[in-house]
Amino acid sequence: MAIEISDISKQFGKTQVLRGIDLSIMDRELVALLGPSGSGKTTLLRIIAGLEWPDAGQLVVAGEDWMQLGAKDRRIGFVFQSYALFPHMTVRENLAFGLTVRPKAQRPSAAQITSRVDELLTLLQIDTLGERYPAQLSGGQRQRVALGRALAIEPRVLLLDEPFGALDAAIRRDLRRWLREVHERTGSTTIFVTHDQEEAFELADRVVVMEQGRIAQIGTADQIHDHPATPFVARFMGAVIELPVTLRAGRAELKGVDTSALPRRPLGDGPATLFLAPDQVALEADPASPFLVTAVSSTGKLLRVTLEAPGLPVVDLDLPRLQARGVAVGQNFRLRPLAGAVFSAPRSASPAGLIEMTPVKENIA
Ligand SMILES: Nc1ncnc2c1ncn2[C@@H]1O[C@H](COP(=O)(O)OP(=O)(O)OP(=O)(O)O)[C@@H](O)[C@H]1O
Repeated sequence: MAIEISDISKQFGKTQVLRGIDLSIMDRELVALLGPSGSGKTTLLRIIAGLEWPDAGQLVVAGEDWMQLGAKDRRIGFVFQSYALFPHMTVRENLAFGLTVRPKAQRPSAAQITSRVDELLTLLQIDTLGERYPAQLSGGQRQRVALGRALAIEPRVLLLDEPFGALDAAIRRDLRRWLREVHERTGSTTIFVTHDQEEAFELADRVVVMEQGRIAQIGTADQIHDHPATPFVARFMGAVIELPVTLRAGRAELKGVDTSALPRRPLGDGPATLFLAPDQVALEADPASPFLVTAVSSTGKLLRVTLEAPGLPVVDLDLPRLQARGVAVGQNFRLRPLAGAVFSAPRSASPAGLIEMTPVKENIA
């Protein structure tokens, strides 16, 4: 089912939670809504589900106006972070529930329901757990059942709100892979909410990055990672080091920073900000560089190297141990970014020292 969302806005009291969301999702696509807490992800999902109504905007699914349809007529599978299983029902009964409560005319026969539940138990790889109660399941197993319950009704659209949020990292990874397979086998159009980048990029065909009720960027993992559309997206993707640079002939220039590994971009000359991720910068010994190592500490796998240069923000890098060999406090190093983004920056320092920037389309990857 293709989903067309146009100009959807939503306000709760005085808080504008969604500000004109436009989003087209293709039939059978798997899309992640990614963004910080409070950016409006869940609200958008609930509007698609019919659990919330927008103040303005359109929602058309497979050519049908869903603003005219109540939640129960939308045939949606919804999975929440909290498993929401019925505790007094077995796994089988939980899976069958959505079918047994259908109006008589649409209800499959008992035999059909049994066979559908059998199918789901196999698909979910929980064949042996059918007679157990939710309390007798692990978190990962419960979440599979919750997903199975959502899939039982053969939903036209599957919506998941932080479905693996409460599980530990290893189980999350397993379930992700498994969800991707389930998605491909069932062919449903799927939207899931997460604030975990890795989860979004690993699972989704396209990721929608949300910021304060707006879409900041839509794209594949590579597009968003390599070409963040705004400073917000760059920061959100982990490029938390911000250095004031001067753009000349498409190249960011700053004493002590060698940007030759970054491609030139067709940006106008002038002041700009270079955004770098702490693990995307190499160090080269250079006594003439203003960047002085002031601290080195271990974070386990990586070494955290702190550098300071007069008049610049403190730079914390995370280097693989091997790469950081020979890096010691009191030495000067040149920064050599391997990736980064640049945004032209007509800077006007606010009293808090924040920098206001006008995002430009092009940036360095
Ligand atoms: N029913 C409600 N009444 C009032 N305010 C609400 C309601 N639901 C959500 N909000 C507010 O709307 C904003 C967006 O909430 P939403 O849950 O959509 O964000 P989110 O991006 O999903 O965040 P999170 O990752 O924390 O779940 C928040 O400021 C929240 O407090």
